[in-house]
Amino acid sequence: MAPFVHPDLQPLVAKMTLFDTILFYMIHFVDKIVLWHRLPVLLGAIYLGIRRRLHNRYNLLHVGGVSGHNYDKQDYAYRTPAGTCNHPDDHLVGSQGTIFGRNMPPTTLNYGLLEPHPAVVASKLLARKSFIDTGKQFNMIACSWIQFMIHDWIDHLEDTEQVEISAPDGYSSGCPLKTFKFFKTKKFQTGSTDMKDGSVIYGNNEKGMGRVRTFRDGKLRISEDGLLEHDEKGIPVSGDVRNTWAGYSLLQALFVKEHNAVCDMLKEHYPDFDDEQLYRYARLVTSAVIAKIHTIDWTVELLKTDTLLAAMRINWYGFMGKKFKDLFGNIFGPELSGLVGLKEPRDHGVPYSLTEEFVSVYRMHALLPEEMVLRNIKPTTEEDKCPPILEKVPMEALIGKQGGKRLSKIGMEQMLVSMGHQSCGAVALWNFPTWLRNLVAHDIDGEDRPDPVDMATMEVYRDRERGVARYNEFRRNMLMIPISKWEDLTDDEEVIEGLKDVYGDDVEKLDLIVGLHAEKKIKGRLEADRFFTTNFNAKTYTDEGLEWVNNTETLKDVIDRHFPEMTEKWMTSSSAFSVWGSMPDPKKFMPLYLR
Ligand code: HEM
Repeated sequence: MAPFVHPDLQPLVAKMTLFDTILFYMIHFVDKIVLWHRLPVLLGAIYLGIRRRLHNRYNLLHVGGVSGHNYDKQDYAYRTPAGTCNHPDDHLVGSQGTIFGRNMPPTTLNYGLLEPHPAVVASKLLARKSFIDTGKQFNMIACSWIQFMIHDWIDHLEDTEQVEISAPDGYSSGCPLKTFKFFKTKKFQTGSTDMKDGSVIYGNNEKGMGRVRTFRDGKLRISEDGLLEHDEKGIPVSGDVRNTWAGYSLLQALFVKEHNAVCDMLKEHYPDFDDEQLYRYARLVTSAVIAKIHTIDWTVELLKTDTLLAAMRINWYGFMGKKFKDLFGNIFGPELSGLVGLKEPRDHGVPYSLTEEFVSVYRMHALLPEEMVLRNIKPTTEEDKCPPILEKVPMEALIGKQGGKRLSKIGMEQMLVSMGHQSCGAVALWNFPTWLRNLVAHDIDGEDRPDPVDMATMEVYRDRERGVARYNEFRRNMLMIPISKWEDLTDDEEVIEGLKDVYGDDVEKLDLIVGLHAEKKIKGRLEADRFFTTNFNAKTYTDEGLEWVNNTETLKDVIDRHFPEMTEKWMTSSSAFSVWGSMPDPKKFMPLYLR
């Protein structure tokens, strides 16, 4: 008789406590017989809760040391430039320049860096054949949003040594660049793994912060047309200026507006605050608004199931929900009252950092299309919520410096509405943007690099170079049942054929990025941050600031604040992250936990 626990998972289970072993049996049973997302909401949420507990205990590995010191929290009641002074006892935890953690040990497989050749994987499995979109579910605002978040959270540092990758014989026709060079990832690198602190608009250090501030009334620099200012070299004045495009700069500008609006509100209520106080409180409030939108709006739209809706709301508000939390605060701890407002940050015994594996699963460049569809927002009929198409602009024209110029001609409102109405790409095989395979990337100052790169090939190489587990090893380490044949991954014949062509029958060889793009999709960490836990209170945020965060639930709320008529006129969907012209989510009368 086959053992109950999959043999590959037995060594991991052997390390667990008795209680955790019992919990593991429960989720393993669900994994074996039924997919968790088909469970009723409450059971699904319990399944996810168990997984969260087990992953917190067994999948957070600390890499390197954090050698910061203790400090007086009263002296740092605000977010510092480099994200220091966030952990209550160690001033360096979660700051710029700390080492990436891991969710699992580096790969133990002995495949070579070029096995199979990354250019072959890219050409045969990733390269876009024709654009696959996400239907009505996710729009170009959602696509730009995740780039905006990624630039807030992570940043790998580079070595000074270069790698050169050349397409092997016979494949050069599938590769726009026959050969290209890029810098290796720094070995014992101190990549930056910031907290969710809004550094994408505020900057990561004193110099960057000084660049974006006006030093008047706490405000950040923004031009008259509502878009980012540019310096004499044409580089945007913002927190992170690398690999920007018009959609991403637009979100930076929207949240600069939000920051400045918070400053106005605070100044009205607290007229004695000086520039520095206004800036610090407004940064706290704006960063919390961004984190909240990411948790209960973007992620919910991405995953689009009742169970995930419940789970993400439980993360922020707790099982008892928003009304209860608004009335009583966080009195019952994380499960019942949510992670936000906890008495102490929780890092599960491991200093907070983002992980190498986290970076890898966010390799979602397939969200980017080949062209942006610009809409005419001066329509003829009042009722028409879907503005007519004006022009299709290739994405190349919207990236970097030329993209900044193009955006100022288009204007913020037209771009926002157009992005709202356009579906973004699906995370699927054969959907990697063609233009990203011959890309002039930017250096840290936003300047063009001398050598163009093939991003699809490079992404395969990067995961291997950083020792990230391949797909099946990743599954095992995440306590998931590994695949033993391609049919376990997908029932799409074409995909199976493509995988066999590149990897033969060796499912262990499958690269993580390819596996994640190929697998069947289901249909549709805040708690370590003291500004979302111990210090999520009126003393740190001000009464009015906390009220602002509590009253902002979605990106639509932010858009409505800055463009009062826009969504009324142009949006029928329930979320600003779905295609705006789509029908709103149907009203469900059954309470969420009973679905
Ligand atoms: C115009 C749009 C974009 C451009 C030009 C761009 C370009 C780049 C470049 C040049 C890199 C560095 C590659 C390396 O050296 O390894 C990178 C990394 C990355 N990008 Fe994008 N990207 C864009 C949009 C996006 C979007 C929409 C996502 C969605 C999730 C995304 C996710 C990532 C991730 C996860 C990394 C790895 C970061 C790291 O290794 O530290 N990017 N991108």
